[in-house]
Amino acid sequence: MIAVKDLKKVYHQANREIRALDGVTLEVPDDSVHGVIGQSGAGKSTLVRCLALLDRPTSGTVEINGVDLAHVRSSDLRRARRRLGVVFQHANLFDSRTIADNVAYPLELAGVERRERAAKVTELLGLVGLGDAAAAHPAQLSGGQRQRVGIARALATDPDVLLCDEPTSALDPRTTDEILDLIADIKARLGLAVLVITHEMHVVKRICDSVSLLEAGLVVESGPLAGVVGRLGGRLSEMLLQLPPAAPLPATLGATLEVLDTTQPGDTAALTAAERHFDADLPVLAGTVEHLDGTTFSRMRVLVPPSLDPAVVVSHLKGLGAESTISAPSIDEVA
Ligand SMILES: Nc1ncnc2c1ncn2[C@@H]1O[C@H](COP(=O)(O)OP(=O)(O)OP(=O)(O)O)[C@@H](O)[C@H]1O
Repeated sequence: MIAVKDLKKVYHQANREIRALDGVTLEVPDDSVHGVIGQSGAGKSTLVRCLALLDRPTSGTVEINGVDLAHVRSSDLRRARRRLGVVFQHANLFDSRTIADNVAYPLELAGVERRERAAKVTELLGLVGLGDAAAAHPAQLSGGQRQRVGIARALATDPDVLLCDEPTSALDPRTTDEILDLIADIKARLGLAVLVITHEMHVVKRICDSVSLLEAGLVVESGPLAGVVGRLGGRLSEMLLQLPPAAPLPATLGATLEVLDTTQPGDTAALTAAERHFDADLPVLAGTVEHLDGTTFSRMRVLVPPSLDPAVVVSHLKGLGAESTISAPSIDEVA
């Protein structure tokens, strides 16, 4: 379990205060993956550095299973770091060492004796699907395989939590999915609390149980995946269920609605039912469907013909279980 409370990191630069983290609070239970997403400059790297004990926070706590690691004495830092496995964007392997020796490195630092090290390395390489690559060197491996080595190395000291900093940003889409599935599999097998820093919505959708949006050093939205996606108009909902930008429509065509439908698809879907009720077409101008956490989310931009009052359609859709709002202004209103 990771519990971050009111974490602050202030940098001072030429008489200027930079509040890279301005009071971040979040929790990651065991056996779950929490995603932190944010744009460049939001504070993601600072958060990882503070959590990985590579940098000291200005204030706040970072508890791993109830023990605050943010304030351990410098002499205890190395031991405290063993409780955290860290996976970076690039595995940064030693080119001159074999794969087995790369994975063994943290065990050497921890003073684990040779035979125990060898057994642990064999177990870890098996866990990440590289059982037959022990004697190879990093240059002989693909990017995805190198990242598997990075994950095995992060797990070498039996950490309580796994921190992943943009773990798939340097990989192609197929390899990305393989690595994400491996992280999810390891989480389930070892019951780890996993925190993934990413700017990719795909990562959140594929493996995260919960997610936080970081902005200017603050968590501005957070919650279980299905909860944040189902919040019509929410920032995370819009990011995770993206629609293309709307071209303004002439007002004569009608009004547009943003609809979020979580009733299951099929002929009972709210939109189809509303079309029947009003005996009118409600054309979908843009739409996206995601299956997340056992729920199907359909976000649509829908045209309401001038013959219907959009507010009445909104209210009817609500009765059918779909949230909606009157959205884009028509071109006449813009003018
Ligand atoms: N060592 C430092 N000294 C001064 N300012 C810093 C330092 N490190 C980060 N910052 C500032 O803190 C803020 C957060 O930076 P950070 O690198 O954590 O963001 P990020 O979300 O990781 O961005 P990116 O995705 O581009 O890496 C930025 O305004 C950055 O300029």
